[in-house]
Amino acid sequence: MNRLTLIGMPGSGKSAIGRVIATRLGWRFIDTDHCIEKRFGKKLQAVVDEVGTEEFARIEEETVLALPEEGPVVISTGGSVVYSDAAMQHLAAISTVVFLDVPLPRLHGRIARAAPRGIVGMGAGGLEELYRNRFELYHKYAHSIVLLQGENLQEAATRVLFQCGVS
Ligand SMILES: Nc1ncnc2c1ncn2[C@@H]1O[C@H](COP(=O)(O)OP(=O)(O)O)[C@@H](O)[C@H]1O
Ligand SMILES: O=C(O)C1=C[C@@H](OP(=O)(O)O)[C@@H](O)[C@H](O)C1
Ligand SMILES: [Mg+2]
Repeated sequence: MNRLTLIGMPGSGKSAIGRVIATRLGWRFIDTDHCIEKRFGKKLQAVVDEVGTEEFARIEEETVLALPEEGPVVISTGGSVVYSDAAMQHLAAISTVVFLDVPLPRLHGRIARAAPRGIVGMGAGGLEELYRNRFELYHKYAHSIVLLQGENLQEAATRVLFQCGVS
């Protein structure tokens, strides 16, 4: 197995851990948010502001369906990708899908520190409600679930690879 997709909440480390894994193994690294930034020539937040979250979710699906289907790769997705069954079926067909499960308190801190970004489906109930709504979806589509509680990026990458049987 030489193709991994990381899914999970915003701030769970998909982009940062994905890059560490790809660098360590010499695999290609694709971040679907970066693909969207490249296509539109602007930062992700500017794209979301311009098109709205509903259209953003459609663009995200389109981006996933256009991903290369061969070659060693780590694919880091945006947290909202699980709202698209078509995108998730595709990712499951072309890679091993790993849910990075990071407890809410840790996510809170990371999201508060990060630059603002449009979160799909964010309502009055905030991150807690979003987590509850998405949790089932992340579980539904994951081949493997990695619980991350205090590991740094290198340790987290090692955990993911160990759990997926990549050495
Ligand atoms: N396990 C970790 N240890 C330390 N910092 C982390 C860890 N995971 C993520 N981060 C940091 O949290 C922030 C959000 O991570 P990011 O990879 O962008 O998450 P995502 O792509 O899932 O939204 C970044 O600054 C990243 O370096
Ligand atoms: O969860 C979400 O709704 C989103 C997560 C973001 O990516 P990360 O999960 O990499 O932060 C980005 O795709 C967009 O802002 C929407
Ligand atoms: Mg990311």
